[in-house]
Amino acid sequence: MNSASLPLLETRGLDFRFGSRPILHEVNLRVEPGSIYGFLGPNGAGKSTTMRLLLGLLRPAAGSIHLFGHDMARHRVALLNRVGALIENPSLYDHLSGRENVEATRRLWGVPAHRTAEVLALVGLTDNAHRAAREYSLGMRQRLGLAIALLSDPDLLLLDEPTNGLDPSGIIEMRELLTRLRQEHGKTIVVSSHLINEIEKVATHVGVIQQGRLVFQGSLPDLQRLQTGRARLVLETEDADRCRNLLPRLLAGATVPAAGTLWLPWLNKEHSAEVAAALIAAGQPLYGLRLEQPSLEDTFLHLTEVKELV
Ligand SMILES: Nc1ncnc2c1ncn2[C@@H]1O[C@H](COP(=O)(O)OP(=O)(O)OP(=O)(O)O)[C@@H](O)[C@H]1O
Repeated sequence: MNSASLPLLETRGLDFRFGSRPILHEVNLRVEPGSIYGFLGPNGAGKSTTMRLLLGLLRPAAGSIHLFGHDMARHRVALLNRVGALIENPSLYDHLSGRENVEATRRLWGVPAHRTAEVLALVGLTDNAHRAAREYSLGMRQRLGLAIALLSDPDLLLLDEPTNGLDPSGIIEMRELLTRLRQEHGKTIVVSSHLINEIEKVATHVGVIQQGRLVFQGSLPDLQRLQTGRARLVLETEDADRCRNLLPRLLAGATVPAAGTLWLPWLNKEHSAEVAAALIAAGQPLYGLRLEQPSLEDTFLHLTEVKELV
């Protein structure tokens, strides 16, 4: 294995409990360098808890966290120096200007003075840096929080629901900012959300967590392939059960959601034509035939619902 394929962040068998209540089960995250990893899950799935573990704010019950190839349990302070975080809403001094807010943390951390102007420019707040934080929109506050997280020029950013509560333009600005941070500044970013539609526009990779278990992890194209794999051929006829009896081989995998409807896993268009021709040859009417492709959101919901049954 060459170094390029080593994950920048990895968790191995991460378990966590609040008191006796299990929250995370064997979570194995794998975040590649230079990726935007969308960490998706419904409310209460365990995203914030995972983020807090990654930042050393909580201690795992079992398992380990590896940052930049090193075990966090042994090198916590040195490793976390290379991580910037935005967890929910940033805590800002409302009466201070945007610039003063950045300056306050910069001095505390002993970061060189020129970084203040740099990070404000990076998040697009230069022109508003003189205004009091209390006058900022929620989107501007989030970007100011991100500016502060960027002060130490971290390699990895951990952002917990950074677009929560933002209006559409704030969401777009945040999305563009994350893309720029990855493409132009080489940052690796883990960003959590409960909205697949938002994540698919920005992420290169996706991890889906449900009730404390990782139920999917892969590239965005992997998730899209999974979606295509769930496509189905829908046939409208008169008597679906009769069709199944007449064509047992072709319709072996069919389900009958309604008396006149057949669902078949989608294979290809030649297969659709073959099924249609066979139905007609068997004397059955064909009122309609279509390909039904689930949305990425359907696939995400499917992933998160399936595990609930286990
Ligand atoms: N301090 C706590 N004590 C006990 N249980 C907690 C505590 N904090 C969170 N939990 C529980 O842990 C589980 C995971 O919560 P977590 O906040 O990590 O989920 P999440 O995916 O981030 O969802 P959300 O977006 O709603 O915050 C939830 O069932 C929650 O009720």
